[in-house]
Amino acid sequence: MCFPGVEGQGGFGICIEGNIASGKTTCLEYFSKTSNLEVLTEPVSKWRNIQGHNPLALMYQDPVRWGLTLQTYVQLTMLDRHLSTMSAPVRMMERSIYSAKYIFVENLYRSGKMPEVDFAVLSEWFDWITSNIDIPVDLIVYLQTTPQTCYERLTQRCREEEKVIPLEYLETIHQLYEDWLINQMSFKVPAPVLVIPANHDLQKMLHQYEEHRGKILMGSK
Ligand SMILES: Nc1ncnc2c1ncn2[C@@H]1O[C@H](COP(=O)(O)OP(=O)(O)O)[C@@H](O)[C@H]1O
Ligand SMILES: O=c1ccn([C@H]2C[C@H](O)[C@@H](COP(=O)(O)O)O2)c(=O)[nH]1
Repeated sequence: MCFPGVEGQGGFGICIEGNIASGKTTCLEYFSKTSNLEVLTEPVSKWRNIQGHNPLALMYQDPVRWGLTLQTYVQLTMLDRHLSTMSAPVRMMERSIYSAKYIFVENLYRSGKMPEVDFAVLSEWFDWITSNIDIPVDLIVYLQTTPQTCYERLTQRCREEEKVIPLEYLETIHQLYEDWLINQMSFKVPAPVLVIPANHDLQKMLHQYEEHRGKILMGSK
């Protein structure tokens, strides 16, 4: 069984990856003004409110109890994003079903905050999805930051659920991203990776996005 995704629709799919508060949404906002390009942000509002419940907040309060709940829903909503019908020939989306598994589920498990049975259930779901469904990713853009920069931006953004996040959490997420996308020694990387240094101020970042516009969108031509 194989279901067609964006590739089946003849489109070009770009995933913007990076640590929490690295600037992914800001990057997407910038590119959203480009014609013939659609932007899909992470479905965070769904993770904060499913039928009146807030699995994101619950996970930060008690990851052992709620990690599986959140990550099951993240996996579903990311799959839904990947498979949704394209409204333009190029799609730029925030994160992916891959980073949900390789970064966030992996972190919960390795840190002892996800019971082995929960990890096994999520892993079997993930393996089934990725071997039976075509998840279309043509390019990964990695916004590479230091954990300290993300900590400052996260503090400034002040999302209620994330007030409990310490710098050490961002350091761990950072290392998982580096091992996956830079050192390429942890998990299979599903597409070529373009690394953009992202510690700079907003003006310099927008300048860099303009410089990289060709490289990012080139593959779509
Ligand atoms: N280059 C930058 N310099 C300073 N602040 C930034 C920069 N990019 C984004 N921000 C701010 O940092 C916070 C997190 O950015 P955001 O784009 O929401 O990150 P992400 O989507 O990766 O979590 C927001 O308050 C945003 O306005
Ligand atoms: O699989 C996932 C993906 C994201 N999260 C958390 C991390 C953040 O608190 C929010 C959204 O991330 P941003 O980087 O600000 O977009 O969701 C998670 O726990 N699991």
